[in-house]
Parts: sequence; C-alpha cells; structure tokens
Amino acid sequence: MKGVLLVNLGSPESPTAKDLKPYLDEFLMDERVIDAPLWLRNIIVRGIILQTRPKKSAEAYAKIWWDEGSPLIIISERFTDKLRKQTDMPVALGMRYGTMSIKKSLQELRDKGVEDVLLVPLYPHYAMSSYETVVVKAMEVQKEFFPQTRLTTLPAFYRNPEYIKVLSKSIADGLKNFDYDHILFSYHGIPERHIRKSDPTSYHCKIDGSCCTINSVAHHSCYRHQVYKTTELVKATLGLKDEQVSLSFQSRLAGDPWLKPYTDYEFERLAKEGVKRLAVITPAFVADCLETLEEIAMEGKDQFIEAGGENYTHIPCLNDSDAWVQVMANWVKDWETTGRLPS
Ligand SMILES: C=CC1=C(C)c2cc3[nH]c(cc4nc(cc5[nH]c(cc1n2)c(C)c5CCC(=O)O)C(CCC(=O)O)=C4C)c(C)c3C=C
Ligand SMILES: [Fe+2]
Ligand SMILES: [Fe+2]
Repeated sequence: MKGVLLVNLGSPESPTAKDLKPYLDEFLMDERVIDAPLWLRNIIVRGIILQTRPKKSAEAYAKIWWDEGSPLIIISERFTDKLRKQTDMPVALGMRYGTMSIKKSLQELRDKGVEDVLLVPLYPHYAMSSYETVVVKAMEVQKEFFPQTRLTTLPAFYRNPEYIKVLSKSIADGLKNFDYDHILFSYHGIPERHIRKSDPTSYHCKIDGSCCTINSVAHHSCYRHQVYKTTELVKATLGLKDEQVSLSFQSRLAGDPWLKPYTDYEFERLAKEGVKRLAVITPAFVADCLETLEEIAMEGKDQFIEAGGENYTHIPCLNDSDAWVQVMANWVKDWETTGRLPS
C-alpha cells in the first residue's frame, strides 16, 4: 500500500530554556546545519551557542506560542488532517528534530501496512540545511529500521505552476486590505559556504550571485537560484514591477557571511529610501513559525517603523489554507495513481 510522510523542521516541547537546550542541540549538531567537523561543531554548538541561545530563543518562542502548542507544529497538524480528508492513503506527519521523529512517523505508516512512501519535505526550496537533511535522515532511518519500505521523494516545488499560483493568490489576498508601496520577499538565509558546498559541478556557483540566472545543472540544488526563481514567477503572476519588489535573507547566526542582502538591513534601507508602507512575505516557509511570527511580524515591524516606515504587514504563509491543501492533494493523488511527481 502507498502512503505519504510529510516532514517539517520541528519545534521545542515548550518555550522554556530547559526544552530549548536538547532541541537546539539536536538541530545545530546536524552536520548539514552547522557544517563543521564534529570536534569543532562540539565547541561551536555546545561550548558557545548552547551557553546562551536556549534562554534567548525561549523568550522569543514564548512571544508566539499558542495555547495548543508551537504554531509550526499545530499548523502542520491541521494541514495533515485536512490532507487526510482528501486522500484514501495513510498520511503521517514527522519532524526532522524534536520528539515527532521521522522514525515514529515511518512506524505509524508501517503499522497501517504502508510499504511505498512518498516523502514530502515541507520546504519549497532545496538547501542542505532543510530539504537535504530531511531526505538523508529519512533514508538512514528507512535503511536501518524499515528495509522493506520504499521511499520516493517529492522534488523541491519552488517553481511548480500550481504552487506559484496558490502562493501568488495568497499574497494577492493578503494585499487586498493593505495599501503598500513596496513588497519584501524575505527568505531564510544560509551561510554563503553552503551554496558552494551544494554545487555538484563545484565551479558553477559564485558568491556574488551572478551565477543564479544562468542555466545550470547546479540549480537543482542551489537555494539562491531557487528563491530567485520563486520571486520572479510570483512577480510575473502578480504583474509586479522590479521597483516594487526587493528580496532578502533573514535569520542568520553570528560568525560566517550569510546570503545577502540581510533582511534587517533591508528594513532600514527601504525606510531610509522613502518606503512608508511595506508588506513582507516569507516564501521559504509553508507554515508560520518562530522565524515569521516573531522575527518578521514583530521584530521586523519595530525595525522598519523605527527606521522611519509608517505601515507594515507580514502576509501569512500558506499554512493550512484549503487551496494549498488541494494543491498537495493533487500532487499525492497523481503520484498514487500514475507514479508521477510534480515538477
Ligand atoms: C546554521 C544555522 C541555521 C541554518 C543554516 C538554518 C537553515 C534553515 N532553517 C529553515 C527553517 C527554519 N528554521 C527555524 C528556526 C531556526 N533556525 C536556526 C538556525 C539555522 N537555520 C535556529 C537556531 C533556529 C531556532 C530558533 C532560534 O534560536 O532562532 C524555523 C522555526 C522553527 C519553529 O519552531 O518555529 C524554521 C521553520 C530553513 C528553511 C533553512 C534553510 C533554507
Ligand atoms: Fe533555520
Ligand atoms: Fe547559482
């Protein structure tokens, strides 16, 4: 029997430093997130970051936490429940980090008799720290514990026409009641080094971004190319002009150079250049989470207004909207009946 495994990032059990510590430990010790050798990762993560970050992160999570739990988890569960109503196949939800493990969710599918699984990383774009780590972990778990299960992976859907349509519609809906003069596409950042590491040709990707509009096999795994593409397609769908739109990267950790321009600097630049009414969208995430609800909707608003802006809105992610569930339902049903994957 066929079944579907949805996987997102995960969240701590509660917004407390006590629960943040093991969660961040698992997350940041992932060699695809902090890609240093183990001995150095130990020093960076356990010796430095985990000394202060759990408390700081817990305070941020506390600001966005819902009565039912973490927004990312609750939204992902609502999405999963709605998807279940659209298909006869068993659908499980797992998280890359934290207690809702990929192993548990594969077991859930196995207990229902599933031996053919469509793995759906809930990320529109390929990055080694998001999409790739989910696929690698699922394959490791499958090999060790579920050798009789077959895994097929849904490709990153950053340029898929149905995804672009539903994303554009959600942005258009979000803009209906907001008189904007600029739109910022803010994507989760990654260290520049990750762009080079993910380049299978090892010569195509250039740190200045000049490579990302030239056709190349490297774009199959180039996060920056993929976010440029999503932006270009949404712009075309909504008929936005170049001067109405900017693109930036958020959520960097101190230390390495990350993809630029940085979102917090863009808030300041745009306000200084006279933008008064700014709408921000966050298409690297399909579900609202700490990075959108706190960093963008709260902190970002303060930064923009402080720099001279007047009105600011964050347009929600696709979350569990019926239209987005329908797109996913079409993809999984197509795979079930024909074996085809969306492109
Ligand atoms: C080296 C550090 C990090 C990389 C690289 C990174 C890439 C990356 N992350 C997401 C999606 C999410 N990240 C979230 C939280 C988060 N991310 C990092 C660090 C890196 N992410 C940290 C330390 C945290 C935890 C919170 C904090 O302390 O700031 C989340 C939110 C989870 C939630 O519970 O709400 C998401 C989602 C992507 C897509 C990505 C690469 C493209
Ligand atoms: Fe992250
Ligand atoms: Fe590129």
